[in-house]
Amino acid sequence: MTTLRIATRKSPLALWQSEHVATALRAAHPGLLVELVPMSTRGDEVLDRPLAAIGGKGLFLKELEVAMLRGEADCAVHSLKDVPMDLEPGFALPAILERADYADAFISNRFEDIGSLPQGAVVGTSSLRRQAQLRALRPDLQLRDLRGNVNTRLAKLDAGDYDAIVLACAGLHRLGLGDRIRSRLLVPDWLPAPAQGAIAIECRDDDPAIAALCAALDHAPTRTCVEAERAMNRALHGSCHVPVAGYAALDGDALSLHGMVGCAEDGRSVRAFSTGRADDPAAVGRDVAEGLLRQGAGEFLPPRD
Ligand SMILES: NCc1[nH]cc(CCC(=O)O)c1CC(=O)O
Repeated sequence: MTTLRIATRKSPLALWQSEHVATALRAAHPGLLVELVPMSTRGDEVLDRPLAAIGGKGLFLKELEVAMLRGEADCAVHSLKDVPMDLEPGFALPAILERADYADAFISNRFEDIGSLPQGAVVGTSSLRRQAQLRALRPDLQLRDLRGNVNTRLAKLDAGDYDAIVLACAGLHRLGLGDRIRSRLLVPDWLPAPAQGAIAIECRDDDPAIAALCAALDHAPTRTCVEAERAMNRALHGSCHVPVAGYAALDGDALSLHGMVGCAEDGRSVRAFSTGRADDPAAVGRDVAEGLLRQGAGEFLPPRD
């Protein structure tokens, strides 16, 4: 291979993340040439409906995977929280980079935090997980859909369409927009999406040379945590259609995981917490999923077929 080609979406955040991976790969492998192959995905093109309504898993992945199958790219960079629990056959995640800020951000031009919003304030988010948590805290709020890339969403806030919006801190920091964060929404009161803040590299599972190059960027503690979060989500059959939240943390050999499943319509939710060993994150994830299901999470999950 002469040049490692990274397939990427074209949003400013996706390009930043892919550039970040390219820089890290060049640093890890002096002499390696790395270039980006920007492309558009269905998740980027359909902007008039909430993602949960478009359907299909991996809305942001498909076109990038096709490029890898056709040999037009060697790997792809994703926000891990947008990657389905089960990858398409033939693909692997050889690297999960160190997690950045895991938290969601409360953003407003007039108010400091959720508690300061006036009665009936309008908050923008299309995420069922964020809607469920907002409803639980403040049943009076009016929740409105908000799609588009990070800059588009901030522009809609600034245009006065919303009193506040919720976005991931990680994306804002990466785009140099950290000063827009009015407050961070923190565990255990507020939970992020499973794997929020973590970047993953995807490649074909039949090319060990490429996988080995990418694996130099893997961050083992982050992988352990997101494996627990994703194992919980998998056990719940979670996707962007379901308000599932989770956050795992490591303390030496001890791995802890908070999980939540809720209802975006009325804010009801169940929560579970468990700890286990860092060498078996999937067991901790399944344990929390079982705790959630015992408390009735099934009511909030779509019917299984
Ligand atoms: N769903 C879109 C998406 N996917 C990843 C991020 C932010 C970066 C990250 O969480 O790693 C965002 C934007 C947001 O939720 O505000």
